[in-house]
Amino acid sequence: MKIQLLNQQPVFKALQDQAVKVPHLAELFQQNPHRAQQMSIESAGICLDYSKQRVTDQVLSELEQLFYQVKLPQSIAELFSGAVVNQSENRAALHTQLRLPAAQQPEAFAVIEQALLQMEALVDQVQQGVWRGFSGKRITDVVNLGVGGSDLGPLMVTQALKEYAEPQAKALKVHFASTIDGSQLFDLLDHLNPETTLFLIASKSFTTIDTLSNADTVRAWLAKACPSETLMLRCHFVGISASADKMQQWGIAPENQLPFWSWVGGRFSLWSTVGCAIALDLGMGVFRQLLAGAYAMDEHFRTAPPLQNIPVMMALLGVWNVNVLDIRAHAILPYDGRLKYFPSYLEQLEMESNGKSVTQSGEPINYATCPVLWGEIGANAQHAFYQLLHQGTQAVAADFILAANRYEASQSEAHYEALIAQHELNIANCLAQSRVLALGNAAVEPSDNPFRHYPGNQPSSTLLLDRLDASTLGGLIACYEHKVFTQAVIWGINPFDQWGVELGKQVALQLQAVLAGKGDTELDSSTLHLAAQINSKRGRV
Ligand SMILES: O=P(O)(O)OC[C@H]1O[C@H](O)[C@H](O)[C@@H](O)[C@@H]1O
Repeated sequence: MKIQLLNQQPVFKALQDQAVKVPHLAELFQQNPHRAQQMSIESAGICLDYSKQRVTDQVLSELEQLFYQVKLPQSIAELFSGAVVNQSENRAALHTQLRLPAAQQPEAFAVIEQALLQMEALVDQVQQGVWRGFSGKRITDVVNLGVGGSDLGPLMVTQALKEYAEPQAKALKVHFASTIDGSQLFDLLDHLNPETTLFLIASKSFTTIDTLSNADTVRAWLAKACPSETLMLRCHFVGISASADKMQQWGIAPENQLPFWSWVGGRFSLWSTVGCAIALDLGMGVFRQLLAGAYAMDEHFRTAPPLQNIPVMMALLGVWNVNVLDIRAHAILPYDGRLKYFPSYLEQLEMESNGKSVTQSGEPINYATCPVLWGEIGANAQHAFYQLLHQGTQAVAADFILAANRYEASQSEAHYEALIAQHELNIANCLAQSRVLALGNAAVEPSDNPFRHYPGNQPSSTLLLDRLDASTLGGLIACYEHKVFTQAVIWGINPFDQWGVELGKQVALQLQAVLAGKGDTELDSSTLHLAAQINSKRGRV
């Protein structure tokens, strides 16, 4: 199938013509005092305020036309229907099916609830102390071994929702180890007890060397303490994968295998049994609320008209920034310490999905796709990279993420009043920064001092949550997933494959052989020289 390119869409030229006509954000706000009321959308406890984006009514109407010209309604319907939307791998991408309430699941997807119930039973056994280590002691620590989509989602969610942990989950400590160099394990194994630690090996493919090398290290560590291999495998390892065969080969006991399916993309998998670490750390109830929050956003995405649709608007504004205003950098700025790992999660979701330069059907693209996306807790980043946002030469778009409510006043602890005051301070900083980015000096006063000149006109959106909880976090994640999909359709690319990461894996194998003195030496001189230097520094000439 020939994909129509974005710059061949009839409305694209009209959009480009608008670029020079849009006034500075300061002027846009002056022209229309109701801009913010008109440019905000609310659904499922999340409000998107996009009034600080450099758009006019004309631009919005053309972006709406673009939505229909690229046939997004059909694409969205296809995504939800299980059509093959990932053509290079000939697969559906049915992460939305995972959060459909059980009562609405068709028979063909009964496996989803079955897998969740299996996971729930396992979580229960561990949390209640029924599941025991090889010596009969109860499990105190769980380590999730995974990387990329098998790590970032659960890591981010557990960090974000710690305060909502159900009572039975509180006794358990959940850790994450992902790095191929074993650094995290090195620290963890130092203080963990092999008798009371359970390892989750999470890997969709169960072939990822990063995860399997961590699993092998742990296996060696446990084998030293545990008298029986069968006991060790039965009491200390759970496998989470779409490949039952590979789990079996590694030695995961059949009853310890949590399945998911090839039609769940790795970076969209936290809703599947990959969420086991979430359920262990926070409770199954919290995990189900996360699913429910995502489902509410799925419904909003599926049914709301484009200009009242939060993920669609985020996508259209992103395309406007990247392809018309030529803004190739996007900062994710949560004003909430609990969302520490949210930017890294989105780095994978957005850049691995849409960092592509060929269409779904393999033709080259001659326009920009995914911007460079990075981020940090906003208030901390103010003391780090905001200088560039305010006065650098690089145009940057930004998402500010903020929860209106934090630290419930009903809490009677003495320090809560002080914490509520801190939250107020945090809100003030968030609002101040998006205001200064948009308006520049016009936010306060003009200045002749070049060092105090703030040009402004850096576009941003603010995602305001009623409060950060399992439901709104589920919705927020789903929102970005759908934004990514919508943009992929507009750009004509496949957001569900990741061929770009394969070559590096292949070359790493070559390099392993070279380092061991076995490989052929037909390498570039830089790599060869580095390898020789490394071997020499390690006394392995
Ligand atoms: O879950 P796994 O199969 O172990 O994959 C883990 C990760 O590694 C791969 O290289 C991909 O780039 C990611 O999309 C994936 O999430």
